[in-house]
Amino acid sequence: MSALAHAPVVSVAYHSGYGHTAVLAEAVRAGAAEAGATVHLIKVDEIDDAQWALLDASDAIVFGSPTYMGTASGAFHTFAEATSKRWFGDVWQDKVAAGFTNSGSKNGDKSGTLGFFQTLAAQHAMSWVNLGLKPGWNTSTASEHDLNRLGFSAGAAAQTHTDHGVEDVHKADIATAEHLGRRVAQHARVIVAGRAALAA
Ligand SMILES: Cc1cc2nc3c(=O)[nH]c(=O)nc-3n(C[C@H](O)[C@H](O)[C@H](O)COP(=O)(O)O)c2cc1C
Repeated sequence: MSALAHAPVVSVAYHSGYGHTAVLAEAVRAGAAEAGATVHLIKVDEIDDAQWALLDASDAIVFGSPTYMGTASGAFHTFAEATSKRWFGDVWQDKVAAGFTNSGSKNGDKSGTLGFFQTLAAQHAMSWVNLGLKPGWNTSTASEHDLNRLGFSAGAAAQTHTDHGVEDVHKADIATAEHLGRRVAQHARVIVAGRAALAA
């Protein structure tokens, strides 16, 4: 790697109404950190100017939200609308993007949330990184403890019963979110190193 390349900076920009999605955010953070990234966890419903600056300076932004009514939460949508200030100036262009969500039902229309994240990333001309895992738990010998047990491709998807606490977020879903964090950090590292090499 060129001496000019820095450790990739990954921000996790998320909302969690009742704490379940926050568990996944922490898992993405852990995975990205394990892969060598500097990671910032940012609650989008409390975001301040310094955190907006952290997002602007990040190599990758991972979007996270519970699925409410088949899409991201209202708080996340408020944040997404506020990113239009970045859109005007192409501030987030070519950053790596990815996403994760939790919902109460196994399917729960989580694709609506992940699809919204993909569109948001595309509007900013970011580069979407998918989950990169084959679906788990889909043969007679498979198990609910498989990575990507819910079989989503666009991002990390989790399911937690709505009457269960944050301690019951499924271990396989946490491991799947950790995988996404590692994958995002690895992609960001390649891009950071490539830019440094081109600039050298
Ligand atoms: C307003 C609202 C809408 C919801 N809509 C859905 C939904 O469309 N699909 C689903 O499976 N669960 C739905 N749920 C359940 C949430 O997805 C679940 O409680 C949430 O993911 C928990 O994550 P959190 O603790 O991070 O908020 C909804 C919950 C609320 C409060």
